[in-house]
Amino acid sequence: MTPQHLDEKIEPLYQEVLQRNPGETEFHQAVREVLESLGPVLVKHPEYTERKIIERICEPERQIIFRVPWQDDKGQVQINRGFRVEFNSALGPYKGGLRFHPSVYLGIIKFLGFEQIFKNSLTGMPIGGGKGGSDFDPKGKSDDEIMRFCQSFMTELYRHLGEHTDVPAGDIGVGGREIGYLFGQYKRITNRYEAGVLTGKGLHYGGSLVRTEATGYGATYFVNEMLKARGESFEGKTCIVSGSGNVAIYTIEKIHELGGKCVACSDSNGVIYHQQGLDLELIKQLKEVERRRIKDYTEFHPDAKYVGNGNIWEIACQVAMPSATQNEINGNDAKKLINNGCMAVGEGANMPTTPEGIKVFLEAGIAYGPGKAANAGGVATSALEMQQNACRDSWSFEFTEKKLEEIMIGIHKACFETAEEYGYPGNYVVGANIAGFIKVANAMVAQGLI
Ligand SMILES: NC(=O)c1ccc[n+]([C@@H]2O[C@H](COP(=O)([O-])OP(=O)(O)OC[C@H]3O[C@@H](n4cnc5c(N)ncnc54)[C@H](O)[C@@H]3O)[C@@H](O)[C@H]2O)c1
Repeated sequence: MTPQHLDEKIEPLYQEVLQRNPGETEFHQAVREVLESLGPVLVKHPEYTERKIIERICEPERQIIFRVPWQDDKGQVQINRGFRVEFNSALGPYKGGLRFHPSVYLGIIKFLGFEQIFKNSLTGMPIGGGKGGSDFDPKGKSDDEIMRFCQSFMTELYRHLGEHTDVPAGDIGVGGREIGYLFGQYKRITNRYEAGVLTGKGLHYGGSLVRTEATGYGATYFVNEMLKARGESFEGKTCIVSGSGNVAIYTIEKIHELGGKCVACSDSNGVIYHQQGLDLELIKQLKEVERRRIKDYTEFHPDAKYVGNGNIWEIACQVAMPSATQNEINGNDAKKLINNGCMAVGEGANMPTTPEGIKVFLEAGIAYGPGKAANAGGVATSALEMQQNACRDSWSFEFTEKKLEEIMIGIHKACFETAEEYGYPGNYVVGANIAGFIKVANAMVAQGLI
């Protein structure tokens, strides 16, 4: 069902990636996962080998690392590190989010930027791949501190951005508030109201309806398509969603709309289990408005159970949608999910399943939708935001959501059909990697040796 090994022509290329990027384990993992799918592509396309497309695609076009000094509320000077990796612009301006989290280092940004190339290609929109962020920890910071940090971050980054050059968005730790501060500083420095330079903006200054919901809604549409392909639906299914941030919240919302029942979610401290179904309005209030911990859910629902440092994947479900962070499902977690009757996994988060976990899912033959396909609805809607900014228009919620749904159905179709064409029916990993890669590779061949 799956290659899970490197073709003999590709193995030396992977070894070179390891040597050239020492210590960047997440980047190695993301590269290996794509390269494992590409053996049969090189057989059909010898021009990719001649033009060294794989070697070029694994080397970012540009990597920017910078100092971000800022002052906290006590007047103390703080220093963080900022990153922007402009990975590949074959299909359009670099596009990808900014992550603010203490775990951020170059290897995390490069894994995210690398995946973004293929994800953006799958959307069918004209966007290249990039990613950025900082090791800044927004947890516990005041609004003023967040603003000062964002202003300092943008004071360096602005020179590398532009609506036709590089267009960042949000990711972990970067939501509407941060995008607002970043946009304000960009506008101030450049003296340009260039709405298309950032996406995820507020609705009153150039944002798009559905962008907030897009990644979660899109991931749920993708799982719905995988279920349909097996004659199934969300109706009556018990689901679990890890995380309780932007992606998790709107995944839960769409699951409920499609007739599923979501019984568990989490944050980095612990897990909430609520057998009768999660109270989403409460989660929105706790997380989006009051920025509290998920533990507080039990204050309002004493019949729910909170487990500090718990493992959400031990809870029985038919559909699991990891929506927190990378490598949150290991091989053992995957086995537990399968043994408890899980039939579909859709990744809202980026690379949430370890290679061992992926192997378990593929060998069990369940519907497994990898992040670069399943969570592409967020960046696709960012591209819709750019379209609206370019023609100074704003579309209705219904119109934009319809477009998102069509894009997700299209991504599912491309992955499904490509997997079949290359002899791995039902394997969305192979389908996503090959379909995403070929478009970028063809554009790189056409654009010459740059
Ligand atoms: N926001 C988007 O549009 C978008 C698009 C595609 C993919 N993603 C991916 O989705 C995932 C979630 O992003 P988000 O935008 O919802 O971020 P967010 O900051 O809104 O929420 C992140 C959630 O994950 C939890 N979390 C973070 N680190 C954790 C850890 N180490 N252990 C356990 N829980 C942890 C947090 O507590 C929070 O509930 C990330 O992998 C991100 O790259 C986001």
